[in-house]
Parts: sequence; C-alpha cells; structure tokens
Amino acid sequence: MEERGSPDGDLARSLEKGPEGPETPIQVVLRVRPMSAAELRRGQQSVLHCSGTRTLQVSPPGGGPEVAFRFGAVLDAARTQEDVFRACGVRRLGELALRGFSCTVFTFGQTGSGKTYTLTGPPPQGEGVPVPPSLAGIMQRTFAWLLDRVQHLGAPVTLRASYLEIYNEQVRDLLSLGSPRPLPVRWNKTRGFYVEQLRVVEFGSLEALMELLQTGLSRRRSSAHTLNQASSRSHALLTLYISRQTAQQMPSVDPGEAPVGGKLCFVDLAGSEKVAATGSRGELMLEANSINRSLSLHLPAADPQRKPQLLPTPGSSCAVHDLYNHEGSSGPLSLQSPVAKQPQRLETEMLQLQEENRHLQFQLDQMDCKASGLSGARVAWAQRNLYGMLQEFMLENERLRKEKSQLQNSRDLARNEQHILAQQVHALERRLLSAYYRHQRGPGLTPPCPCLMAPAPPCHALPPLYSCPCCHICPLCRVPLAHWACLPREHHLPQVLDPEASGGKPPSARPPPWAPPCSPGSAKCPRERSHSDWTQTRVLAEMLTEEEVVPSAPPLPVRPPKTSPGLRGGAGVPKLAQRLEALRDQIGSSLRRGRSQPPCSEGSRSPGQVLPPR
Ligand SMILES: Nc1ncnc2c1ncn2[C@@H]1O[C@H](COP(=O)(O)OP(=O)(O)OP(=O)(O)O)[C@@H](O)[C@H]1O
Repeated sequence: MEERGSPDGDLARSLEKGPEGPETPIQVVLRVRPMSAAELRRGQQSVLHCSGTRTLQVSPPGGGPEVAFRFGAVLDAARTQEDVFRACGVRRLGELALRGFSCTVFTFGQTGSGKTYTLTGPPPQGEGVPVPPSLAGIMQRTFAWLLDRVQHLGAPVTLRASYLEIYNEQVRDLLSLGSPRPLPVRWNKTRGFYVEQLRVVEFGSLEALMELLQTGLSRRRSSAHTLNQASSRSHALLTLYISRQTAQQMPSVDPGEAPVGGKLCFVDLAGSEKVAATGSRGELMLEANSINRSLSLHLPAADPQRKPQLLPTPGSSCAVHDLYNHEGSSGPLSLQSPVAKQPQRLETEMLQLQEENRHLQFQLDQMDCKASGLSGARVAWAQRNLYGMLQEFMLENERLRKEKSQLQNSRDLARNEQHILAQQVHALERRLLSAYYRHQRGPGLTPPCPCLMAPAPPCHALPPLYSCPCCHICPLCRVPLAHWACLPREHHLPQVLDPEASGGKPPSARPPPWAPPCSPGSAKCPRERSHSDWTQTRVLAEMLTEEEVVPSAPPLPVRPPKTSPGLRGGAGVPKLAQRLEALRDQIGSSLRRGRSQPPCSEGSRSPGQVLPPR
C-alpha cells in the first residue's frame, strides 16, 4: 500500500493545491459523508476508511482484506464544506472560465451519498430559517468568490446564468417565467448539443445569483424514499456564462441563444439507486429507472460491457453496491498487486453476479407486469434503436434546417426580382404614356399633365371612383385632369373611354388608349419573360419615344426550368411578366397604328371629349 507523509500534512498541501496528480482534464475528489442517524440506529458501521489524502479503503461485508481505491483527493467525514471547496480546486476552474474556457463541476454517487449537500448545502430547516454560512455548498462559495474576483478585474465582465433539470429524460427550465415545460434538445455543428428556448438570465450581484439558485432549487423535483428523505429525482445543471467583452462589443443576446465566452457549469446528478433498497414503487420507481438508465447511458465506462459505475456511501448496507460498481471504474485505481487481488476479485465478482442477478430478476418481474408483453431483449433492442433513430433525426433536422435557409434565400432573391420587375413595368408605362401623347399631339390638343412622369399616390380607397379628387386634379401640379380615372392599380394611369372600342364597358375594364383592339392572335398567355422579350420591348419603346430606354436593372438571366414559380416570388412574378407581355403587344400595335393612320385631327382623340366628368 503506497503511503507518504502524515495524512494531515498531505491534506493541508492538497487543500492548497487542489486535487493532486498530473494535470488531466478530469480530477476526481471523493468525499465520505458522516454516518446518518438512521444508519446508526440500524446498527450499521462505516465500511469506508480514508487512508492518507488520496486513498480509500473499503471493508467487504463478511470480512476479508480491504479493497483500496485511489483518487485525486479523499476527504473523510470530518472535513468541512470549506475544506471540500478548497480541495476541489474550483477557484482554478473559475480562473479558466474567466479566460474563456468551459469547465464543469459535477457530483456523482449513490442516492443519499451527499451530492446535493456538497454542491448546495443542506436544505433550510424551515420557512425563513437561513442555512448557516458555514454549511454553504461549493456553488454558493464559488459564486461569492467569482463576484468578488470580477469586481477586482480591470475589464467589465457580463455574467449570465441558466438552470435546467433533466427529469424522466425531459429537459425543464428551472428559471422559466411560466411553469416549466419540456424543452427540445438540439444539435448543430457550431454549438453541439444545446437546449432550445432555455432562459439565460443576466445578473449583476451575488444576491441576484443566489436568488436564481434558490428559485431553481425550490422548483427541482425531489421525493422521499428509504435512503433519503429529500432525494433529488432529476439531474440539475446550473451554467454560469462569463463574458469579458466591453458593452459595445457585446452581441445582442437572443433569449434562446447561449452567450459566447467562458462557462462554469455545476451538475448535480440524481443518485443511482437499487430500487429494492430504496423501496421505490410507482412513480418513484419510474423515476429511479430513468435515473439509472440515464447514468448508465451517459457516463463513460472503461469497458462498455460493464454495468454503470457508482461511488460508495459509508454504510455497510451499500458496500456490495460500492465494490461492485468500483470494479469497472475508469477513474479510481486499485493499489493491490494482481496476485493479491485474485481471491478477492473472485469473491467480489461472485457478489456482483448475485447482485446483478437479483437486479435483473426484479426488472424482469416489473416488465412482465407492465411492459405489455415486451421481452427484456426487445426492450434492449428498442433502446439501442431509439438511440440510432435519435442520431438520424438530428442529422435529418440539420439537413432540413439547411434546406429551409436555402429556400429562404431563394424567396428573398425572388422578392427582389419581383420588386425590380415592378419598377421596370412602372417606368415602361410612364414612358409609353409620354410616347402616346407625343405621338397623338396635334394643334389644339390639351398638353399632357407635366407631372405625368411622377408617380401619384394611390387613391383607390376613396369611393366612388369618379368622386376621387385626384381623378380631376393632378395632386402635384393641380392641373385639371377631368378624364383621368383612378384605376384599381398601384399608380394612376390614364383611362380614356373610346366610344367605339369601349362597347359600354365600365372604365376600369377598358383597355388603355394605346392598347390595340383585342384580337385572338395578339392575346398571349402569360409565360416566362426571356432576355429576347425584354430586348424587344426595349427596342419598341425606344422607337416610340425616340429616346434610349434604360431599364432600372439589367435583364435577369433566364431561370433554370426546375425552379418553381412558387419559389421565385409566388404569383407576383408571373403577373408582372404578363403585364410586360401585354405592354409589349400594346407597343407593337400602337406602332403599327401610328404608321398606318394619319395624325389625329383636332379633338378627335382628346380625352376630354370622351368622358365628361361626373
Ligand atoms: N457531509 C455531510 N455532513 C452532514 N450531513 C450530510 C453530509 N452529506 C450529506 N448529508 C446529509 O445526508 C442526506 C443525503 O444527502 P443528499 O440529499 O445531499 O444526498 P444526494 O446524494 O444528493 O441524494 P439523492 O441522489 O437522493 O438526491 C441529507 O440529509 C444531507 O443533509
């Protein structure tokens, strides 16, 4: 057995330095709690003996040599909460978190072994009865140290906290504004696993943080069973997010988004339990099963064939549990030589097998009653497959998220395209209007309103159609426009009632003055606008206006045939294409008519002579 120096000397050194041993990513500190009053009443004796500062010896029930285990540090039942805080090296983790690292402190062990006590201290003994400061746990001590440390730092630090529990394999927000409801766990490449919509609360003082802790603790699920009167039935994770940016650099925090920076996470795992020993039934047993399952699924094992590894409690009733669980442990090391271990190993293995046998038998009994005919093998198969399915769902979700973002990009592009097209149509209409008047102008004709080129505000909300003031007076230059009707369109367009062509149709249904008479050949179905269409339209417009027509945006490339119109802006784009098409036809027709007909005689085409104002 390897021992060095006096235990007390070693302990003093250990407390100052934190856990011993080489700098590894994980340091294990073992704490032995005092025997409880109930255990002493039952006449149990402690089977755990701390030897030095790093070695724990366990006496097997029924005698035999002790089994020794080694940890980064071992603290006996006499050690105080402050001793534990110092021995665990949490201040070192705090310093690392302040430098941007992510660090975790977690307690792990059998039910009733003192995990919650070590992390958060004992619960208050009654309403309004404060817990003595000397019993404050690792978390409160770390909070006080951190707030003090932050105050003495030169740079501003932003502190936030989240607090959740995993209860019956569901994540619940312990700081949620309403009553906690299950939250989804998601995964992506940048963030890894994260809880969606988890509330992250900024705090500025120790009091505020303590209040958050109390809120979470009071909402956490706990129940009484034989081994613990206040047994936590969930895993609880409190995370401190530490950010050292200045206020200007701080990105705005999305409530669902965890802030970037260092992290210090405290995890109080629910205790593993032998259901038979805790006397759990009904809901309590369901909780116990899900706790045991989650511990065995999520904690690393040296040998995957092995059962979950649990830490010891001092009572002799738990010794088999302790020994059995430590055999497969990857952390603590046995110090005995392989030869000396042989008979002891065999005995331990036999005890393990007996225990496992009882456990499996019990589980089978439960399943027989409850699991609607599912055999143990099928349950195991289902669990394995559920895990596989979960992974597949995550990948599928990630793929769908990417696809959604691509579709959103396509939709934005289509909207831009639609906007550009609308502008082009509008510009073209104005130019056509201007060209029409220039073409039709004759002696005595009323010149067109000089502000025709400017867009007028929409006025369709003013019924009835002809009482709209802007139908009679131009809103910009106040010129009377007696023959301009306000169409149900985005902008004002001249509407001339040609008695020959109108055929008694209402003004809004009649074609504009430059439109050719409708012939079956000229009425074209809406179709995709192409580059050559666009060029043709522009050339025609230039012939009419004798000016260069500069489109407000370059012609858009032809879309690949696979892209559906829905993705390219819905119904808007085809409608605009249709309008462009109609304009193109109208230009062509006007051009033909302009060439074949003599200039209009005085008054023959004046809008004023067509529709008298009402
Ligand atoms: N070091 C200690 N000194 C005094 N009392 C302790 C100590 N550790 C634990 N206890 C007491 O033992 C009981 C069980 O402790 P605790 O609830 O912390 O166990 P636990 O491991 O969190 O259990 P569970 O997994 O069931 O939640 C409590 O009454 C607690 O006050």
